[in-house]
Amino acid sequence: MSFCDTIWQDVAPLRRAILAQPFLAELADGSLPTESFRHYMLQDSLYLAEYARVLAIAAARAPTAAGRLEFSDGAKVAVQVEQALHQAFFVQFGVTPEMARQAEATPACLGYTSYLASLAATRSYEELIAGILPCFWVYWEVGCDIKPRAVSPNPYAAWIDTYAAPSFGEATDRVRALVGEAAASATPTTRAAMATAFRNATRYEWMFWDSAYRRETWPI
Ligand SMILES: Cc1ncc(CN)c(N)n1
Repeated sequence: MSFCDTIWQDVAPLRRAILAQPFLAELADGSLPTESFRHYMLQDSLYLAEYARVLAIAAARAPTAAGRLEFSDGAKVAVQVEQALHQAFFVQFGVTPEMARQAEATPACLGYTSYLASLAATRSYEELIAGILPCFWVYWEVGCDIKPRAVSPNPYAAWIDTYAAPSFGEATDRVRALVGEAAASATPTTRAAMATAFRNATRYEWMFWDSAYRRETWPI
């Protein structure tokens, strides 16, 4: 089994828990409360702004031209998605510029972005890109899982279509290939650290949806 297949298998229980999230079930059947989606969108814009920075660092650290191209392009797309998809959703779901300005990252959002930033700042390139991969791969799996069972019309159709789009699957394939290549020439210790980064980022993906569903705020 390839390195990526192995780490994907290792997180199978986490992936099952993600696919069973009520947030995603209600997104698919269109019944997700607007407030939960609004919470998600505001947090996701904060997330994507930080994620774009992390991708830009991965681009700068990439040892190959393919890596530099992929991650710099990914950084650009993250900013564009933040601006385009979110702006459209902000209008559709009544998020005012003031609400966006005042939004504060929740523990789940801050935990996830800070974790990725810590990989970028203090860990190897291999660990960094393993931590970046779930953002692609988990969303691609979720998009493909939801799309066939999504009701139509669905207020969340644009979100579902974004992550079930073949172009998103192709981007996922390319990032997975870069992680596979990096693992192939890594030491066993680095490969183990990559698996940990991949698992932790997948955990944060679960937490992100869970926190949006519960409309989490800081307890204090
Ligand atoms: C939290 C999170 N993770 C992943 C994605 C998909 N790029 C996203 N938009 N938001």
